Amino acid sequence: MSTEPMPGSADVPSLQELRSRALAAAAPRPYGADAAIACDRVVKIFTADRVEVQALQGLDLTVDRGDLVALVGASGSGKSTLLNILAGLDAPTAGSARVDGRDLLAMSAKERLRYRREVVGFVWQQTARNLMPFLTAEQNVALPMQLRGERSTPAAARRRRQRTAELLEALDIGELARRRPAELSGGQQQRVAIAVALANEPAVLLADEPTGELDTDTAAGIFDAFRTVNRELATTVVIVTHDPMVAGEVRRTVAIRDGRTSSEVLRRTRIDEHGTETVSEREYVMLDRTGRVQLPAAFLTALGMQHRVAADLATDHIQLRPDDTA
Ligand SMILES: Nc1ncnc2c1ncn2[C@@H]1O[C@H](COP(=O)(O)OP(=O)(O)OP(=O)(O)O)[C@@H](O)[C@H]1O
Repeated sequence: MSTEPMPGSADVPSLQELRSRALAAAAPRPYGADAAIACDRVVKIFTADRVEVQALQGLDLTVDRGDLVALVGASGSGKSTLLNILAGLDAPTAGSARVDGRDLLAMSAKERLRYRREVVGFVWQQTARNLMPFLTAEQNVALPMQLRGERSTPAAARRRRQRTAELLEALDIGELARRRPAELSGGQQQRVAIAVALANEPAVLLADEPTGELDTDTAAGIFDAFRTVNRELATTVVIVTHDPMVAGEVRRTVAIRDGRTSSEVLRRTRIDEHGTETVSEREYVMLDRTGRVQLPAAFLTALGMQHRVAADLATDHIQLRPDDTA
């Protein structure tokens, strides 16, 4: 007698189940489905005094989970607009933006609030804006966990105290736990702000000019803190900055120009067999999903390229030359 289970029994999926599994596997996955951040042709239009400003003009950006990325660009290029969208503080006019798999265009007001509390952490430039002045450092860090709506059981309170202590320790300010913001330096306040932003274990930590109000040495310490958080807590970190020092501090620097990502610099560290470390840097221009690239202005000026260029396909590269019919 056969011991094979019958089709449709508990061990063997039915034909219907097999069909829906196959359909699910074959279904197109949303763009950047596995990425921490996936922006696809994001547009943001502001209207002020009946004048429209296109702050983002079809911006593409993918950030992998666990990455540490700096966003740079001239004033007015759209960096803060992008960060506000990623933070769930503002909604895009068009395009698609996903953070940790959540569609930022499709969230209700309630989901958006929850998203801001649980999925993203935010550090602002103004040190005072990040913290409640009348609470101590540890009370500030515990606050987002309390607001999350957890029941106030002794076990929950213990967990909160433990996470607060771990975060303050990881950020090197364990001994300052009982101080209020006014009793802390600007750099120490930003460290507390990072701990606050991380309290609910966000998938992504966003920071807008977090060192803008700090001197160079203190700023270097804060970048170190972001690196530590990225490395030890595996948090994805995106920092908007004007600070030229940052490019030398992070693996990936993305430049935004006129509301679009225009180029990026990747840094790689290699250690040879003698233990000698070398850092190589390469600049890339962005290629969008329709095949458009934005060439660096300096390259175009150097070769006097305007309006159109001659493009030829070689075996392993594409050649672009000035228009020779002009
Ligand atoms: N709420 C708003 N209403 C109208 N226009 C706005 C608004 N916010 C930003 N803009 C405009 O959108 C464009 C992009 O601004 P954004 O603040 O994103 O630039 P940025 O790169 O962050 O600049 P900065 O480095 O100076 O902070 C600018 O032209 C700005 O004037």
